Amino acid sequence: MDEATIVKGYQYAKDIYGRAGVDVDRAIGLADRIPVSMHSWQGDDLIGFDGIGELTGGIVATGNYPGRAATPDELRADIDEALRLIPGKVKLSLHACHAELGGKKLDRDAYTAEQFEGWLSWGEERGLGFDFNPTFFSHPRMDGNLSLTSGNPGVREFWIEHGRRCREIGEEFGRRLGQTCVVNYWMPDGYKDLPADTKLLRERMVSALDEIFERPLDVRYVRESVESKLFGMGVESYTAASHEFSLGYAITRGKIYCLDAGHFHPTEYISDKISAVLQFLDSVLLHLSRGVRWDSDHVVLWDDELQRIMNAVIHNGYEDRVFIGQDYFDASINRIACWAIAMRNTRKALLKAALDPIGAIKRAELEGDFTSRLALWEETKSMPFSAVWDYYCMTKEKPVGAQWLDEVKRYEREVLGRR
Ligand SMILES: C[C@H](O)[C@H](O)[C@@H](O)C(=O)CO
Ligand SMILES: [Mn+2]
Repeated sequence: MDEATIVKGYQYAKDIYGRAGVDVDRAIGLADRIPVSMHSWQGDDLIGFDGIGELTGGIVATGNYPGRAATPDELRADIDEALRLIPGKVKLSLHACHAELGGKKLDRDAYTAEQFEGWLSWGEERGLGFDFNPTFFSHPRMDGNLSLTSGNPGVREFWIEHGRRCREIGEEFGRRLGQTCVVNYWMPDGYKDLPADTKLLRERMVSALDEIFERPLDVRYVRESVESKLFGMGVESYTAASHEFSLGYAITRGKIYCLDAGHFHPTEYISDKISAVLQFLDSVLLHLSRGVRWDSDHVVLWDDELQRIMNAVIHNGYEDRVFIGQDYFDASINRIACWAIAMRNTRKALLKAALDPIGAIKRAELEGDFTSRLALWEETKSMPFSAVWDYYCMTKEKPVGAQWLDEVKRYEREVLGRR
């Protein structure tokens, strides 16, 4: 599409939204400045560079699409390619298994920021902030699916030390990159079948987390979150860090709670949980994902739930209390396209929420006029959103419409196809 046509569309949209009392430029500014954290592990199927070379912990990346990033340099190059396609403020969420050991015999309980120096200097050059994740899986020191809750004191101590090291690494990321690093704790620990003792693992989990978080760190640079989960493959009956567990832990310890869109019963939505948990917590972390029948980590679509999540953030004015992250790993299609689709969708949903004439809809609700509330909600769907989106992408010098796909195909031919 040529520039003049895009500008014409934007002016038309500005007029229509203006009549509904919406300032389009303010909405663009708001949607553009909210950080969305893109996860490194979509690029390498979460295999990492330091573990046993396969994914454990009850999660799977299905598919065998060619071009998986198998080295840190390949992963960084693929992330760079994705960043060329995505408008708005982006952070990078790294997993501890993406450490670069440089031939050293170091285990996860001995990592420091030194093992992430390659990532840090790359991030500094790009002005990127980082988030971080300990890797409590895909490692010989796992006790089946148990890490922090293992009955073996040596195993438990190993993983506690890993957890400690990761928040220290996160603090260094925050200091060096000048943006707060959120370190997210997800542990697969649980049982395949019905537990006899439902409290033991949870007691061990509380005391292990308390040990990890014992030493105060600088909250300007690092914050920690605890993620909940209903079940995993091989831990279908019981997960120690369940919803109630992680929420309770976060509230009582002043931590962030991580809501993953794929970690609840399929009829349960995280969009409705945001304003509920923020009554009791200062912040939440979102893992945007898409479960299809189970926690399958499909690529995020611009569907009703994604839009409702962003409505909950923007319409409630929570943009500074919600950290937005991504969490899917699809190996069945081009991995860079996965990032581009989901990250662009996330930004679209933020922009759509910022453009909604929410003042009029809230007024109708306050007046008890629920007919108008529903009618006005529905009208937002046919307002000229896409003209504003195209204009926004153009001004950010990012591909407009499906142009990004041509670039992904070129990269596939010239780079991925040669791996
Ligand atoms: C790789 C992540 O740590 C992992 O996906 C976790 O966030 C999760 O959601 C596990 O189901
Ligand atoms: Mn997650």
